[in-house]
Amino acid sequence: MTTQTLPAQTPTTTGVVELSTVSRWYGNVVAVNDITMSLHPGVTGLLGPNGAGKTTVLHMMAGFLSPSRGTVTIDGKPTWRNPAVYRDLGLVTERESVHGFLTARQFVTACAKMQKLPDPAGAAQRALELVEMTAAAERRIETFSKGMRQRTRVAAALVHEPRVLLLDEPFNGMDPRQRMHMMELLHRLGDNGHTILFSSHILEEVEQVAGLVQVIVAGRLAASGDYRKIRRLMTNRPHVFAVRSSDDRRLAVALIAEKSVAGIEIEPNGLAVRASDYGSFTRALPRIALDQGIRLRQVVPSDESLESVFSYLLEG
Ligand SMILES: Nc1ncnc2c1ncn2[C@@H]1O[C@H](COP(=O)(O)OP(=O)(O)OP(=O)(O)O)[C@@H](O)[C@H]1O
Repeated sequence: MTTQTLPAQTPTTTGVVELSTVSRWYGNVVAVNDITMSLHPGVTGLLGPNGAGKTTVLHMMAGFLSPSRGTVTIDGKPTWRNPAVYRDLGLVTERESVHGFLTARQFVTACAKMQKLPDPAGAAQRALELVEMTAAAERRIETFSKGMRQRTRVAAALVHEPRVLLLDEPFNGMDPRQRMHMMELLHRLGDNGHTILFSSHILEEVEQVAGLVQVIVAGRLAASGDYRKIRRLMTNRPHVFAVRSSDDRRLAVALIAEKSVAGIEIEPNGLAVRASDYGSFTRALPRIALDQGIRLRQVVPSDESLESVFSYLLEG
């Protein structure tokens, strides 16, 4: 298995966060396999399907988990069992574990006290301002929308003004408006010089926020670089389309001559067409059908799931 590592856009200088040949296993399960990556100020997306190892990577960065092999450092200092480093990072976990009866201000202030900050109330106020939650700060968290709860959790993670912010699937369960709001917030923090890493299994989500993307699949770094290059890697690749038409057999015969078609199978419910190039095939198909007087009823890429895209990236 080879990894398609794209020429990263990041400078070659040492990153704020560095993973060097990091692996992590749980018993027989290898969750993270020999990952080396650098994070720099700005927003980076950690993209991967479920179970890829994203949470494990974030938890090792945050010092919650020890690497089984390799090192995870922030500014050159190992994160594992290093409380001094925790002052410089904030983690927003995937699962919520916040008492709903607290107001946003009480919760963020409690976090400031836990960090032993000299002025917890002032720090909470600044963090709530940053995430634009001051207007609702006296309301109980259980009355909030998902987006408001997430922003409150971000405020809590930022209350001690860390330079590094890690977020595990921060957009999960949000509606489009809440998602937009969270994206603006991450953009703003990135522009302010924070080093931000957020995980997601949705490419569209990642490319709207992050300039750089690290793709992990089955515990390995499958690709890294500018999101446009990642997208190109994903689209300029073989695709299988499920095609139904008014005359599948005749369409199959006509498609055999098309150079972007690598293979066709006639199935009970239509054709499975393997196209060597997504763009050329989707342009050629309507033309061929029209020439043949065949009506297209359905054209669906049947392997659009991220899993298949990722396995392609890993096949190299
Ligand atoms: N405590 C654990 N014990 C055993 N296996 C674990 C443990 N935590 C994670 N794993 C396994 O390690 C692999 C990576 O899990 P991880 O949670 O890091 O992935 P993920 O990309 O965050 O996925 P998801 O988005 O589904 O949480 C998975 O196969 C998972 O089942």
